Amino acid sequence: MKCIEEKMWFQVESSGTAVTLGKFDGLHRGHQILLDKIEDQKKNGLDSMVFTFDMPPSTLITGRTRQQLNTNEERARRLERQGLDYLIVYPFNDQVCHMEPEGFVEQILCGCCHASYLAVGTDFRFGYRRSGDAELLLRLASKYGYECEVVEKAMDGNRAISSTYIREELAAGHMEKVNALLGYPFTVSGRVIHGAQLGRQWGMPTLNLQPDPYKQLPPGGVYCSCTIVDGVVRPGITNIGYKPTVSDAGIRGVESYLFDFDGDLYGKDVEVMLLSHVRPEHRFESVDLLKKQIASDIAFGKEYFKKYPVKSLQKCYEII
Ligand SMILES: Cc1cc2nc3c(=O)[nH]c(=O)nc-3n(C[C@H](O)[C@H](O)[C@H](O)COP(=O)(O)O)c2cc1C
Ligand SMILES: Nc1ncnc2c1ncn2[C@@H]1O[C@H](COP(=O)(O)OP(=O)(O)O)[C@@H](O)[C@H]1O
Repeated sequence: MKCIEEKMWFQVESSGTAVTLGKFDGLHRGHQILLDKIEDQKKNGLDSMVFTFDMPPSTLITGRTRQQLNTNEERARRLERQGLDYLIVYPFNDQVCHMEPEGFVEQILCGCCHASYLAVGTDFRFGYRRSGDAELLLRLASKYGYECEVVEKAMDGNRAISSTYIREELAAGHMEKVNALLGYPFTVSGRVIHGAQLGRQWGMPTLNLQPDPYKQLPPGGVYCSCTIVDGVVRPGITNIGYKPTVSDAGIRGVESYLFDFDGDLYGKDVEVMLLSHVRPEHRFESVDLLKKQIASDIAFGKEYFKKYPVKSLQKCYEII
């Protein structure tokens, strides 16, 4: 996958691209329909392209930074695994904000990206004051020589699947719902760092991650999880939180104990998939009580994986 970031003017090598545009936060089941459309255009000799901005447009306009379902790195990794040819992360500056919609189509989509095919959702907006929409893209198609498809939203019952909907479910800790809406397990990625080295002394070593500050996490607590280490999906149990029983540092971390695994993971990049909420994090009166509770969490987790074997998740990782 070629990634073109932060450049206002460029020329892709491809002579024709199939482009979908948007923020793609979460790369959920609705986004997947658009991605399938552009991948499908490979049969017509086009290269697939996702065109996105380097930050949520709402950030520049409102000055607020909202946490995201996936970090830009996570989004790029998933798109690359799906076989995308081009990822454009376009700068979202004042000049771009003030661009008239037709200028954007002519100069950027056609001029820089060589778009021959566009797929967008029904509510897609672009250009100055969001004045460009799907209808305009359809109207300009023959003038600029591209084909345009406007795709209906994927639904969950009578609610459209959206990043906002998934963020709400994530904030409530409904991992089964989140994962059903995403179409794959919600994943936190990061590099394994050193903790206080208490876990090993307790016979339960735990890998620690410091998640990206812009990554939205579910509520603190214990989750059945699978962790991808060197391409292998390993079942385990994860705590998200501050470890209030043993620490007053006030740093929120993600920490996983992998079942039936032994090995040195420090410095490795891993991905923790959160599958099911078990309980909230507590401050225990003693370390002994915490250890007893963790032993019972581990037993619960092992039972969970008897019901939901990891095999299906390995498959899911491979298609991510
Ligand atoms: C399944 C699981 C549940 C946990 N639950 C809690 C908890 O409720 N409260 C808490 O203070 N720490 C909790 N922890 C964090 C432990 O305090 C932590 O694993 C231990 O201090 C070892 O940390 P270390 O990796 O820094 O050595 C939990 C950890 C795991 C793996
Ligand atoms: N089953 C396992 N689950 C998680 N980490 C493991 C496991 N076996 C070995 N490890 C290794 O042990 C480290 C955790 O040991 P621990 O004593 O909890 O130290 P720390 O506090 O630095 O995380 C992990 O970072 C990893 O390298």
